[in-house]
Amino acid sequence: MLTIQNLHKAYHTHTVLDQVSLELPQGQVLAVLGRSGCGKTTLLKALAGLLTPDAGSINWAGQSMDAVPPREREMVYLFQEPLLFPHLTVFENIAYGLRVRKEAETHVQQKVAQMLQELELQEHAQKKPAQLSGGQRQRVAFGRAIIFLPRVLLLDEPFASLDAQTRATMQRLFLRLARKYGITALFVTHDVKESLLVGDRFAYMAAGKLQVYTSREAFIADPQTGVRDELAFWSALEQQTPYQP
Ligand SMILES: Nc1ncnc2c1ncn2[C@@H]1O[C@H](COP(=O)(O)OP(=O)(O)OP(=O)(O)O)[C@@H](O)[C@H]1O
Repeated sequence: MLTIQNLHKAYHTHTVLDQVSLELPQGQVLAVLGRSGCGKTTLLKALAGLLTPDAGSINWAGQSMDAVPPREREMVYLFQEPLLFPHLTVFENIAYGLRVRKEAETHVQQKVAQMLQELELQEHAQKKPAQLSGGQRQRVAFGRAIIFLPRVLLLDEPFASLDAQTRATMQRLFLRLARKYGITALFVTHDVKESLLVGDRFAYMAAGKLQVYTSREAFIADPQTGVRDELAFWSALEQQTPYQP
């Protein structure tokens, strides 16, 4: 269980995280919907240990993460633009975390080969990141992040820069692997449909405040999320009836 209590962060007089609290059981995905600038990235960075909050606490399985350095936290941040080692091959990029942990080389070979298969990247194993498309690079980054089963995966609009078709493929891949590996994740997005697709639980962020919902229905029903309105829009388009705003 990930437990966040009263997390607070301000830049001068500008409050960016305002008493953020949440509980997320292991193996669940929390979809966090919010507009640009509401504080989503700041929240993920605080969890990953990439910035220090002014107040509040972060716990994993009852253990405080507050003083744990980023590398040992195992709360892995996946950026919109995948950060890969440009001089390493796809295989070496995915193997990186396992080799840092000094896992046996036979074990590394086996695990990476399996991950390449799951990501459908076998034929690209010996390529460098510059030889891949954006979607392929994001798959490598995803595989590298989940191969050593982090405590929490922090996804910051990971598929936002992909075309609609690649994005849908990645969303399905994420769902399949998240279930298979029992991944606990915060999935930040400004895309309503993506939030509904990936989330087991739902939250909405506005002006540094995080509203966590008790159910999917409560998330959809809250007018501030705009979810119901957007669903009505898509439904009208699909049925070719005039949209009533
Ligand atoms: N280092 C900083 N110094 C000052 N203000 C900052 C800093 N980092 C972020 N902010 C401000 O904090 C607010 C929240 O930023 P954050 O990056 O968390 O938003 P976001 O919800 O992730 O937005 P986006 O969807 O555009 O990435 C913004 O108003 C931003 O300008």
